[in-house]
Amino acid sequence: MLTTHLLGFPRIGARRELKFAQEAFWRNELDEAGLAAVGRDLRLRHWSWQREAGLSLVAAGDFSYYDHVLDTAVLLGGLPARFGFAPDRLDRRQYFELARGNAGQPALEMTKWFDTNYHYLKPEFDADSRFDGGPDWLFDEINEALLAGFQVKPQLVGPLTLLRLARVQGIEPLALVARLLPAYRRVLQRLTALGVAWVQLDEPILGLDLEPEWLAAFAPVYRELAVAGPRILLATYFSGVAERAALLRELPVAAIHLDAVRAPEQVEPLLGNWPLDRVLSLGVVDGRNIWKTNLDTVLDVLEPVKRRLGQRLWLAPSCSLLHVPVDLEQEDGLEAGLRDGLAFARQKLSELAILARALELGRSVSFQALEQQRQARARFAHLPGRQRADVAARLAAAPDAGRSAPYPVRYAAQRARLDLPLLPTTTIGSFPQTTAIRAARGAWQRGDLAEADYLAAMRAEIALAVERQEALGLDMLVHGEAERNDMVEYFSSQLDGFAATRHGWVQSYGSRCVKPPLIWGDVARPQPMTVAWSRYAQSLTDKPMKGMLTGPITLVQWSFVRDDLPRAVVARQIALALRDEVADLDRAGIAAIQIDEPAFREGLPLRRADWPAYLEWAVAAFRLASGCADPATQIHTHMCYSEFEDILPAIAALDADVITIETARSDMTLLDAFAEFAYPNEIGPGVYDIHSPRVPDGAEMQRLLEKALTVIPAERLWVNPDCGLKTRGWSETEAALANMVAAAKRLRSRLAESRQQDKQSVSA
Ligand SMILES: CN1c2c(nc(N)[nH]c2=O)NC[C@@H]1CNc1ccc(C(=O)N[C@@H](CCC(=O)N[C@@H](CCC(=O)N[C@@H](CCC(=O)O)C(=O)O)C(=O)O)C(=O)O)cc1
Ligand SMILES: N[C@@H](CCS)C(=O)O
Ligand SMILES: [Zn+2]
Repeated sequence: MLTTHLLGFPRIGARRELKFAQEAFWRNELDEAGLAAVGRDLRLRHWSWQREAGLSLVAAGDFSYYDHVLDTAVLLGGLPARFGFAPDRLDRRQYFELARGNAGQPALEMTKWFDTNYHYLKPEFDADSRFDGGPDWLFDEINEALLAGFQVKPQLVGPLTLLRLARVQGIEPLALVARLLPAYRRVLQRLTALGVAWVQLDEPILGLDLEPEWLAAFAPVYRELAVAGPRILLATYFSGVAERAALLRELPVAAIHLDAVRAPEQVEPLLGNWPLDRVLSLGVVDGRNIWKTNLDTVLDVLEPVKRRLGQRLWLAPSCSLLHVPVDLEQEDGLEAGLRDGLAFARQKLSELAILARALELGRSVSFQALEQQRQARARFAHLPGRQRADVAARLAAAPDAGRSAPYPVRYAAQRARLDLPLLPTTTIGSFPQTTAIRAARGAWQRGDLAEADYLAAMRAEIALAVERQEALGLDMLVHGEAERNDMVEYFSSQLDGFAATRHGWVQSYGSRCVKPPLIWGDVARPQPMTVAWSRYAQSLTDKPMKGMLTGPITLVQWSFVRDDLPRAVVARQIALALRDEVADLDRAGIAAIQIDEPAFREGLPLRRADWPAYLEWAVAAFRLASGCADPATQIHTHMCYSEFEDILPAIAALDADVITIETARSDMTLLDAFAEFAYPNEIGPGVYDIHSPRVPDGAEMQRLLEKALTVIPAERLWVNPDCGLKTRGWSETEAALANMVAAAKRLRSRLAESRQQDKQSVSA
């Protein structure tokens, strides 16, 4: 039978067992043995599922107690010296300190894994980095699999991807190759000694725009690695590598994996000259989405490839299944027609098995399985609500224009309406999502708390948040988002065309998970979503209350999006629904409305050549959502993960009146780019990092603001944290915001004084 395998399985567990074990361990309620037992159970369960589905090889090294990029660095012994840990004697608590920081050291920086909503930890390397080996955790896991009778294919982040993703200081990253390679070789030799036949090295950077020196590094690196160890499967994913055909041919690896879902067009050109001794692993089942595979179409592609390659064709999902929920079996709340369209990680394993059997023995032998899949997909395709004439008609008639007045006119109207001081202070939207809030929501969802009581509890939380903000002296308030489980899921539960799962959790980072909604049908807003909450919050204060919406790009990016329509069209449908909400908030007298777009940057395609098309529709969607606001209504947007120096023209084209961005961790350096580009509207650069419980002092924030004032005129500068405060506790939140408000006030009076002096010297 054809070889079937996978590039990784979700590690959190179908019921987030890993999350609960991690958090219990961090609270000292579970010991190391208890945590290890949960990990072992999860691995054995996932390996059993892979074997039951008929996969030839099961994945190892995909499990992680926090992050797999950190794990590869740890395995090699490449730890930052600042922690003072001995790599080969690293224990589990120290491992978590690398990931989460400790009293003396901040954590490794966390950043987005390519264009996904998964965050990895950036290894830190420098001129003194040594890679003399770390703990034996991976080898122990392999032994565990072998003892349980599984044929295992371990996986590691490949050396060039590891270097490219790391923070490397004081030395050219590629200069570290010579030190890294012996470490990788030692690992490969140990795998051989364990009897491992295949190892997977992930090199997804091959699908990025790479400088010539990085491309040139691949052949020598893999020549060195091919000699000593198991056969290497080099895995690429998330984008195509066809233009690197010559380089790939040269690599002395035994197998290459291609993502045939994201980049199906690469298969034919690469196949043209495929070396006779090499395996081609084709990723034909989508690892980034949850729709059932169209097996007929995939077989049409695979049959000729199988005729050419025979057993040298392997089948796999397109990338690791880390990005999809674990098991559809436990979703008992979904309507039948929708369920018919879905395959989660476990179901994707079965799809691979059907494909392999149909390829090997012919479609007629697999007739029943193929027919079942066909019928289920057809039922889903014809579900009422998939195509709506009213949505299509509205979309066709949608305006293209943005706001009705240019920014300078709006600026004057908004200042007159809002009566804000210079350097106005605000926050990004969420306040602590306390255990009490989540428990109340849990009880309401289980039917243990009446809806009226749940709503009253949330209103009380909002009143508390307003009271605390007034006491702190903030200038523009927020309602705190207590009523929202998640900024995406909350809107999805109120929009037609979206569906929520009950257990469809996907790891976002560490123990934090999200439940991405499914966008399965045409999107429309049946009724206002946030207006009552905003109106209530505004009724509690004389200060302006920001309305709070999640933007169209973020709703698309953090959901599982239907694959029968371009994302641009789905984003436009969502934008129209949000436009109605903006209009309703405007009518309700809400004077400022924030439309969050934290995923705007993440949505950028991996290759620069594809950027303009994305930016065009993404900007248009935001302008469609926000454009109907009255000129005197202030539109805010917020973006964290702010590596957007390259896309400032697009950010300016959004034409939000105010943008709040994450800048504290980078010491405001991003603002130089805003200044250089002469960004025209108002900016709130984050003055403190919300990712840690540490309370920054006022002087630190004042210094950052002074730095900001050197490039942004005071009239256009806002004062706010980097991002929302939902993961923080109230005590640290209040302390940090008090310092922030005090810093803003000090600077405000200093500015007023110096302006007074300037006036006096002019009149003298
Ligand atoms: C801003 N970020 C977000 C991203 N993606 C999103 N979709 N949303 C985001 O906010 N991406 C980038 C960043 C950083 N990422 C995250 C991701 C996740 C969290 C986080 O805190 N997640 C929570 C789960 C949040 C949630 O949905 N809560 C629900 C359900 C809570 C729950 O677990 N309930 C229990 C029952 C509780 C009880 O009965 O007592 C249960 O279902 O078993 C809610 O509030 O209702 C997490 O815990 O992982 C943060 C940043
Ligand atoms: N309004 C959201 C934005 C997060 S990116 C919040 O404050 O949590
Ligand atoms: Zn944010």
